[in-house]
Amino acid sequence: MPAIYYDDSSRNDPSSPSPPSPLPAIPHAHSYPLFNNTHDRPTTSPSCVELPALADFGTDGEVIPVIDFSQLASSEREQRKLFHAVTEVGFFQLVHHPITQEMIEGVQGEAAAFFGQAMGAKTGLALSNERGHGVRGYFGTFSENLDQYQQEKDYKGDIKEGFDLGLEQALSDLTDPEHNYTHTTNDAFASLFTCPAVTLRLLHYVYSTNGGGGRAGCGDLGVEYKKEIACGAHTDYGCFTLLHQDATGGLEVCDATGAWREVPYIPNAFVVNIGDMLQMWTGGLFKSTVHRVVYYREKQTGRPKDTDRYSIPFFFNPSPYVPVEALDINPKFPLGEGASTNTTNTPVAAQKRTCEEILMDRYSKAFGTKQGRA
Ligand SMILES: O=C(O)CCC(=O)C(=O)O
Ligand SMILES: [Fe+2]
Repeated sequence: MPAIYYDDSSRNDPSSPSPPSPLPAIPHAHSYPLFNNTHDRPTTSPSCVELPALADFGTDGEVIPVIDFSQLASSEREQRKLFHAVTEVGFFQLVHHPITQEMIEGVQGEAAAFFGQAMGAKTGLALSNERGHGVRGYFGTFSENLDQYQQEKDYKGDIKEGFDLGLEQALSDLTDPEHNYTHTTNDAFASLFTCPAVTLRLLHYVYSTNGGGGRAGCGDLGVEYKKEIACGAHTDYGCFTLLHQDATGGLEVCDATGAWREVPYIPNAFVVNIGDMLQMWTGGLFKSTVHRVVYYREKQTGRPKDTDRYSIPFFFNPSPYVPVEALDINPKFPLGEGASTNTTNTPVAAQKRTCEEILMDRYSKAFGTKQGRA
């Protein structure tokens, strides 16, 4: 049974990059090269990247734009707002979409039932990688480390446990037919997004307290966890992500000034964000933005301290074997005129890799090296 371990050996390696400056000095995602990791962080910002002014961060007074799905086909205003969201903010919330609250609650219930099982039952379905199908299975607390920029000292990894349903080429074949939610989601979104591959993930942030002074603890696991960071600061790997967070909240986005901005919980809304692959593919036109999850603040949410958090991300991508290279569609930075969005002076177009290679590279970095996957 392939156990998943978090490998923190590189963090103790003196040759690793020196720790970054403390929060909130984290640079915006735009100032990082694409597909970077903690070991090849840039020392300079790419000159071709323009950071949005704070005033541009949102419309209608919203920090994170709220887009009305039901208006998108007919309203130019909504379309403009969406364009602003994907090119300037990298994040938006989608409301009035066809996924019902009942379906969302159904999946949350399934997630709670799955994660509520004895550990043995969960590790019996441990994560494995099947070529062409991505990663499927369970991973435990601290297995994934999304603290991509090493913002956190002595970080053990994210406190979430998760279940990946793998990368499916056929949208209609995502899960068991009984799982109405994913099928309806596919039908609803397939008409809007023609992505051939989607990965559904269930996440459970283990917030059961063990007297850690109001901070998250993992008493059940015998590990005291005193960090307020539940999922480290990172950018997403793929094209774009649709995520349902629950009322616990805690998702935050890094704005152009380096300040963390809350993505407020809107009942039934999906949070949508652009990933690095789409940023690269659009020659930097679409923005992939740094985000993280913080342990919820009781005062803000009014929820009891030890309420666990369930989130349901869908990761949308092209087919695994599709080669991904930058397209010359960014009027600000046409390719060939210093358009590279990385700092290595390698033209973006020369970074041609398949979707699967890009995703697996990032995946294995986030999970460390001891997971026994190819
Ligand atoms: O759980 C969340 O709200 C965010 C998770 C996330 O950012 C991710 O899995 O990439
Ligand atoms: Fe993410």
